[in-house]
Amino acid sequence: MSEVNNPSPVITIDGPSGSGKGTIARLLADKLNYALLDSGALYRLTALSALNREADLTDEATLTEIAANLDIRFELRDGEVVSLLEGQDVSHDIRLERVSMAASKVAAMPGVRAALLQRQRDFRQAPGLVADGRDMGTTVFPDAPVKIFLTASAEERARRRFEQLREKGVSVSLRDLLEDIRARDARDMNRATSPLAPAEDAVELDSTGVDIDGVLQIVLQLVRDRIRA
Ligand SMILES: Nc1ncnc2c1ncn2[C@@H]1O[C@H](COP(=O)(O)OP(=O)(O)OP(=O)(O)O)[C@@H](O)[C@H]1O
Ligand SMILES: Nc1ccn([C@H]2C[C@H](O)[C@@H](COP(=O)(O)O)O2)c(=O)n1
Repeated sequence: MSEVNNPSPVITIDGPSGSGKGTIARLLADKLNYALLDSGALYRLTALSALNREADLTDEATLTEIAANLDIRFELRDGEVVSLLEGQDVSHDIRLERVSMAASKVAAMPGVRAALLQRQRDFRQAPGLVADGRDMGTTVFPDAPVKIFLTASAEERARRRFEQLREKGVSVSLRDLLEDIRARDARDMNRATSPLAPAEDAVELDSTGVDIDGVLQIVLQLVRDRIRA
């Protein structure tokens, strides 16, 4: 059967910031030998490119142009995904707080989202794809056979981020992180285009109090039930 009639399966993992999407998506892709799409990285790269050009972050036409013409590549180096913007390794820079904030703003622009849509769909390949983001199951891969909406309480997500930053030697206040998470949730959930929301056919999974391996086992069972039955 042709690839058109029988496209490679996609497992979508959507959810709010800090719910563990990226962690679970990476582990799952490794386990299944699937390709991986970190769609948030595309919004972060758009934001970084805009910041580098000192573009006006409220100017949708300029940001759409930047998104449409992004010169980016992802490479696997020593088991880690490296993000290249115009040939430069920006894997560290795209995770900086000022880039996170800018990414959340550019991601609210319909023009930017439209400009990045096909680029995301192009990640689909055999034997399958794990795609993590906010609208993977609703907009980018509506035909995905497995859709997961991963959540955790805002307090738990702030604690996870706090630990993550502490391990990196970054000192932040838990209260500020919680406020930041709530602000990003509100922006992601309330934007007009592709707001953060579970697809109708998504399985909602609350990971509060469930460790990483526990979440992975639940997701693997879902995959076995729906794809590998
Ligand atoms: N079930 C879990 N229990 C405890 N810690 C977890 C769990 N899942 C993920 N974490 C930790 O929480 C932190 C955030 O996880 P991760 O980056 O995967 O979240 P995310 O949803 O991809 O966030 P973002 O959308 O902001 O990129 C990481 O330090 C990760 O190790
Ligand atoms: N499919 C997506 C992926 C990400 N975003 C937004 C959400 C965040 O504000 C920003 C960075 O994402 P992260 O790396 O933290 O997952 O991009 C989105 O709107 N849609």
